[in-house]
Amino acid sequence: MIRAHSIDAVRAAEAAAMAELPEGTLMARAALGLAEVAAARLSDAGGTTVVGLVGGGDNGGDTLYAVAHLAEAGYAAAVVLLASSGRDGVHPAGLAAAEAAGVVVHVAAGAPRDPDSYPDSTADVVAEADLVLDGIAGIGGRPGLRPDAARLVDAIDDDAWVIAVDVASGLDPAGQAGEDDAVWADETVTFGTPKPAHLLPAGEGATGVLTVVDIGVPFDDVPAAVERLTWDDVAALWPVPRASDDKYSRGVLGVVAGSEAYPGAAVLCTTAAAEAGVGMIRYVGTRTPVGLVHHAVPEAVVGEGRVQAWAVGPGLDTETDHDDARAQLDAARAALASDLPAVVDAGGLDLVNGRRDAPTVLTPHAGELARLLSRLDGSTDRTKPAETVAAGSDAAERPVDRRAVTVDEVKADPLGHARLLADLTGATVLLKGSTTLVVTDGRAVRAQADAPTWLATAGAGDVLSGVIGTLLAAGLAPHDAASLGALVHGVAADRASGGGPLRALAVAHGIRPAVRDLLARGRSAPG
Ligand SMILES: NC(=O)C1=CN([C@@H]2O[C@H](COP(=O)(O)OP(=O)(O)OC[C@H]3O[C@@H](n4cnc5c(N)ncnc54)[C@H](OP(=O)(O)O)[C@@H]3O)[C@@H](O)[C@H]2O)[C@@H](O)CC1
Ligand SMILES: Nc1ncnc2c1ncn2[C@@H]1O[C@H](COP(=O)(O)OP(=O)(O)O)[C@@H](O)[C@H]1O
Ligand SMILES: [K+]
Repeated sequence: MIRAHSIDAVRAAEAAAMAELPEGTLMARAALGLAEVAAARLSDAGGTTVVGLVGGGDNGGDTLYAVAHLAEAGYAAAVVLLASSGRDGVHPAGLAAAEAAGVVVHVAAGAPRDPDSYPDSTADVVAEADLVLDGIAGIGGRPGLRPDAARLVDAIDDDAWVIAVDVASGLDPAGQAGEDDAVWADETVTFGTPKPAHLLPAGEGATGVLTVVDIGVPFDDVPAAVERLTWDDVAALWPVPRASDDKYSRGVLGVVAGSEAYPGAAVLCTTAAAEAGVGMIRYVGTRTPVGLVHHAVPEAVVGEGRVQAWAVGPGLDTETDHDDARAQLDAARAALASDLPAVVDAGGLDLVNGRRDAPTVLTPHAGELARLLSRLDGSTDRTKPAETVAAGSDAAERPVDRRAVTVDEVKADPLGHARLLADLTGATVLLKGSTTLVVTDGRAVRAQADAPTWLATAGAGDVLSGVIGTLLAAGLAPHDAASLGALVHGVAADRASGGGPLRALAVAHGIRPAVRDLLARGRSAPG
């Protein structure tokens, strides 16, 4: 498991460690680790020139010392001090070490906030670098880049290797605010532990490859803010049948999915459950999907009966008034009203009206989350004044405080909105995307990024429901079922894609070999 810690927790742990150590020890360790990574990258690429961008905080201090090490190792080394920091505004001992090592020091001229006032040539210095160290800001950074920093970042050559020191500058270190205006790093070298921005959707793209340097600050006993399951976690969590098991004890999954309008969803969901090794599937649907499921998943039993968990909603048509479909919708509502674990997706989300007492995983994409929050009145945003809009024909008499949540708002703050739905429903919320978030009240958020972008294809979500349903039926808690399901779904997709196009059915068929190999990996892992 990869664990990231909140900025407050990092500062507290570092302060506690510093209290026991001579001043500057942690920065010296950070800078040495950073310089070693940078030297390895330069050597791999045959590069000779390194430039550090230096801001006024300790992140700039790390960078000054690291560039000093690289100059001592024989690289052509320079630093550009930001106009807003200047010679007097950067880490003094770091600057002295850099100068003593022969680093060429440039100070960017001009007013920090006025791009028209930049007459100097420091951008040309940056453009010459084979490797750039971004030491503008780290965990003390605010989202976005000031113009004096943005100008230098824009000058970086496309072929240069960009290492963000600790956190890519311009990111919100806590990973909440967006990343439009950040350094887009090839690699981030962070110290002690990952930070939330490294794992969350708002920061992950700008972070690049993440390398963690040990600076001797222990984090094992510090509660994480964000977690990510890795391949090595699968064997410990995946339900493997024991000799005493039978198909019932392993877990029967009831699937209420597919419709005359969207029959394929039933095939994808049940196929995924069968591939994930469910004990048994009971399928509830209308004529066309029943025929398809019979054909594609002969293992499935059609009709209601005892189950250990439900998968409700993929391809479910909640608008229809066809008799057959009404019976299916009744089964879906009964499943949601039951005290059994359930994963609820797509059409099933339209049937969610609040809290369920049983273990529940809701799996919306951004659009479904916006719709659900608007309907459940989570739209009364706690941070903004609610707009008063008309409610029905007698609106003039009955104004209500209601503001629809938009998809753009969800995309701008996916974690905040997923948390809001988890608060409103008490459920585990899995928000789909290139980084999939799993939010459960009282647990560290899990952020899984295992899938290729090819997975953004119709039906992929139906497959995910089948996997998560299988894990719930086997008795996993919602937080683990959702995050483990997302991991295995992503790995299956990655293997089925092999770098090329993907269809959802291939992802479903990729689950069995993916789980087999992940379990084998666990058996061969040391310890
Ligand atoms: N704690 C420890 O023990 C250890 C800490 N370590 C290191 O210290 C780092 C934290 O250092 P920190 O607290 O000094 O803050 P830091 O990240 O340099 O940011 C402040 C500077 O950024 C600037 N700035 C901010 N936003 C900006 C923007 N949008 N655009 C442009 N500039 C912006 C801001 O400028 P200002 O706005 O104040 O003028 C100020 O100059 C941490 O990430 C790690 O690298 C390691 O040495 C290991 C031991
Ligand atoms: N850009 C992306 N990169 C990787 N995976 C993605 C991306 N966009 C979406 N996904 C994944 O693809 C799946 C799409 O599911 P969903 O939107 O429910 O599709 P459908 O409803 O058609 O089944 C989810 O697992 C989601 O996490
Ligand atoms: K940085």
